[in-house]
Amino acid sequence: MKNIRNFCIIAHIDHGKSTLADRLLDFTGSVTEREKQEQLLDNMDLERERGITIKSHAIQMDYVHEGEEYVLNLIDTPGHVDFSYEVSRSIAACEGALLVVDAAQSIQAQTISNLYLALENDLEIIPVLNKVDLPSANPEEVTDDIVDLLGCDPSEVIPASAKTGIGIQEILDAIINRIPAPTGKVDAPLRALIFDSVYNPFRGVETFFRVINGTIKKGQRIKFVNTDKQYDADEVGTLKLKQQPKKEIKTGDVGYLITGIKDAREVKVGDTITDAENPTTEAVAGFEDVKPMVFAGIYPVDTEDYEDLRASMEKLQLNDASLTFVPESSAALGFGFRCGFLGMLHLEIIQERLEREFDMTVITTVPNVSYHAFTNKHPDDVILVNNPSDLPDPSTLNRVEEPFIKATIITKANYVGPVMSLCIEKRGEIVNQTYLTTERVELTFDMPLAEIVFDFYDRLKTVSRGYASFDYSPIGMRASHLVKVDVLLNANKVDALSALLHKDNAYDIGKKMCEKLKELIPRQQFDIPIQAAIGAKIISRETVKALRKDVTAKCYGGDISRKRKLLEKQKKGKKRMRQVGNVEIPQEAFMAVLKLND
Ligand SMILES: Nc1nc2c(ncn2[C@@H]2O[C@H](COP(=O)(O)OP(=O)(O)OP(=O)(O)O)[C@@H](O)[C@H]2O)c(=O)[nH]1
Repeated sequence: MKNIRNFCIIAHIDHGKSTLADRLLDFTGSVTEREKQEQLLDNMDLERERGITIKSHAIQMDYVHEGEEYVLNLIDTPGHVDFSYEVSRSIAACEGALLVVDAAQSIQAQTISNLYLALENDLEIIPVLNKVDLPSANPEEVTDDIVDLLGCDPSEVIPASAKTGIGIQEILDAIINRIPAPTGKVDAPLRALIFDSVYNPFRGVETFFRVINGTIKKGQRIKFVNTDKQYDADEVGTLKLKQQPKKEIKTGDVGYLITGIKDAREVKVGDTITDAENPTTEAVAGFEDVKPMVFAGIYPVDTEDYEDLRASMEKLQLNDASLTFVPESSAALGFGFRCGFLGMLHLEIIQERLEREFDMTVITTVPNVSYHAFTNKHPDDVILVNNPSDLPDPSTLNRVEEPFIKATIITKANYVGPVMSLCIEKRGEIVNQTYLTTERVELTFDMPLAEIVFDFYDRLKTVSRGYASFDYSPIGMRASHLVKVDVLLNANKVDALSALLHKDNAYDIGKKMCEKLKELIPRQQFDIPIQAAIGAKIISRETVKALRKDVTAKCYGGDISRKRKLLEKQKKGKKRMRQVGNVEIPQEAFMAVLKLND
C-alpha cells in the first residue's frame, strides 16, 4: 500500500487536464508509440470532437522513483458543471489532486468549486501552473493568485506545460513526495467506493472502484449497498490503457469490476461494494442519486418512428444512467418522451447521440426546469411539473415553487457592472462580492435555475467579453410567480411551444418569441398568424406572409411521376420539420425561446 498514490486532476474547463494526463502517461511509458493519440483518455467520439471530457476515466501508471516502484492511479474528471457529481465521486477516491491553472487565464469559477470539493475531502493539493509556454502566459501574476487562494508557498506551485513537457518530472516527484499513501484496513470486510461506470455493449457495465478496506477477489459474491443487489465478481483487474485482469485488488488500489450487469441504472456512482456474506457495517458516506435538472420533450420527426425512438432511448439509458424519460404526448407533435437531463450540455449530447448512434432524427422542445405546484384543495401535496402542460389550472393553483441555485461568477473588475445587470435581469439577488485580487472579483448570486437554462451562459460570455467563468450548485425550492405562455400558429395552440415564465418577463418574452418565430417559420401558401397568449388573453401577434410559389406549378400536364419526384425532393429538404395543423414548423422554432437574443 505504501507505494500506491491515488490522485486526480482538477481544473477549470480547457485549462489542460486531459493534455496533462496524456503527458504523464507518455512520461511514465504507459503508452506505446502506436497507442499514442491526442487526448488518450477521451475515447468517446463525441468527446474527441468537442474536446471535452464527458465521463471520468481512471488509468494506472507504473513509475520508478529513486529505485522504488510506485503505482500511480490517475482519475481523470470531467470539467463541465453538468457532470460535477462525477467530479465529487472521483475526488472521494483519491488522496491528492493536481490543481491545474492556465497561466494565461488564472483562477476561474470551476477551479475554485473543484478545489473546495477537494479540500472537503482532505486531499493534498499540488498546484500546477500550466501552459507556461504560451506567449500570453502571465506566470508571476497567476502564481500570486494561486498562492493567495491556497495560502501555500510560491515554491510549491509547479510551472509546467502539458504541451511541451516542461515540469512533468517535477509533477511526478511531487505526486510521490507530497501525496500520502492510502490508508485502510487490509483485514476488514470489503468496502469499495464506486466512482464511475461505463457501458460496454459486449461485456455489460464496467464498474470502476477504489478499495477502501479489505480485498475484492475474482469470483467473490459481492453486494452493492445502496441498491442492495448481489452479483458475482466475474472479472476484476487494474486499469492500464487496456484492462488487465487480476486475481484480486487490494486495499488502497483502484480497479474495475465486471459482473455481467446489462443495465447502467443498476450501478450507481457513489455506491459501496461489499462482500455479500461478510458485509461492511459502514457504507461510504455521501451517496446521492443524481437528479435531472432540465427537462425537455423529445419527439420523432416522423410519427411512425415512435417505437424505434423508444428502443433507442432504452439502449441509450443502459449506457447513460443519468438520462431519464417517460412517455408523453403532445397535441402538436404526437407521441414522444419527456426526458430529464443533468443540464443543457447533457441535452445536446443526448440529442446528438440519438442521431449518430441510432440514426434517429428528433425534435426537441423548449427545455424547462422541474417546478413544484400546490393546489388550493391539497395545499400540502406537491405536484411535479416537468412539462408546461402539467401546470394545474391557474384558478385552482395555490402556489408554485421553482428551483434556485447559488451562482458563483468570477470576472474582471471592469465587467462587474454588466455582469451584475445581467444577473439582476435574470432575477438574481446578490449575496456576496469579494475581490480575489485587485483585478478579479468573485460574485455570488441566488438565482432561479430556469434563468440559467435560457441563454444565460452565452450572454455572460458576451457581456464580459469572455472574461467571466461561472459555476452553480442547487440550494432548494423557492416560491415564484409563474404563468404559462402559449403560442398559437394559425389560431391553433401548439402545446410543444408553450413555456412557463415568470410573470414579470412573460409579456416581453412572449413578444420576442413571436418575432423570433416569424423569422424561423418558412413562408407557406397562406398567411400564418403567430400569437402569444396567457390563458385566453393574446399578448402579442406577428404574421408570416404568404408565399405564392408552387413547386409543382411548372409541371402542367405531363407525367404524374415527375410531379411526385419533385414533391419527394421537396420532402427531403423538409427534414426536421413538423406539420402542425397545416403549418410546417422547423426544429429551430421549437427552441426559439432559447435564442431570443441572437
Ligand atoms: N500552449 C499550450 N496549450 C495547452 C497546454 N495544455 C493544454 N493545452 C491546450 O488547451 C486546450 C484544452 O486542453 P484540454 O486538455 O482538452 O483541457 P481539459 O481541461 O481537459 O478540458 P475538458 O476535458 O473539456 O475539461 C487544448 O487545445 C490543448 O491543446 C499547454 O501546456 N500549452
